[in-house]
Amino acid sequence: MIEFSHVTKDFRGTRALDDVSFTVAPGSVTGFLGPNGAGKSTALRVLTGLSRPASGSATVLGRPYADLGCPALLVGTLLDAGALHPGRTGREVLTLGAMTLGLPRSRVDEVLDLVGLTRTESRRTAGGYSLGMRQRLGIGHALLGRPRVLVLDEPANGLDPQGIRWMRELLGDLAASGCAVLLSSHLLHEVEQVADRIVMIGRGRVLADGTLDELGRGRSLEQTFLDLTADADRSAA
Ligand SMILES: Nc1ncnc2c1ncn2[C@@H]1O[C@H](COP(=O)(O)OP(=O)(O)OP(=O)(O)O)[C@@H](O)[C@H]1O
Repeated sequence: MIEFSHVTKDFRGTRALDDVSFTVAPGSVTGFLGPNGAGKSTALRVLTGLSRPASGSATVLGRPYADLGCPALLVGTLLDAGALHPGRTGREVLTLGAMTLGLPRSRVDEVLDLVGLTRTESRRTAGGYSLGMRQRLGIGHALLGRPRVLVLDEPANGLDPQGIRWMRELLGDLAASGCAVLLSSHLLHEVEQVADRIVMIGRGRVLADGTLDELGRGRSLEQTFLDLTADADRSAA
């Protein structure tokens, strides 16, 4: 379970998050949508303890991320697939992660199979990976500890059509097994396929929070997105 409660965050005069409150329940995929600069990454950074809110609180499984003890066993995160060490092989990245979490090395091969990286690919350095391969490796790293909560920032970027279908099925399976998934993305069609709830933000404020049916009322997710963000821009003008 993820809970944002009245979170506000400023950067030198810019209000990046403005009284943001929403929850993500176990067994669900929540799509976290908003235009460029809306505050999605900032919210995910606050959630994972990388950034401190000016006020309000963000908790995972009832506690701030930093108080979780060994958070990566409970919360899988992929915030920047480009942040992988370019000189390490995919296998080394996962092995180091597994060792840090006290997991058996056999978990590395399980995760490679789960994310569809071959043994040959796993022996290449991550610096030579395509964006899609980096995303798969980053998702694998997030899943090492079999977390109950998954926080993914733009995980579908760079994935080919097979990769996108794979991710859709993976997230659906994880939610079906009780995982709470928060997924930020600009790929509205994909989010429409995989998410059962949507939280939309614009200019740091929650614009909508509900199921696709509740938000759309017959409109596509894209049209709902365009309508709500245009309304937010008009109110701010
Ligand atoms: N480190 C920072 N210093 C100053 N301003 C920042 C910083 N990080 C984010 N911001 C500002 O906060 C606001 C929200 O940015 P954020 O990156 O969270 O948006 P986003 O919804 O993730 O955007 P995108 O879809 O483009 O990734 C923007 O106005 C951005 O310029």
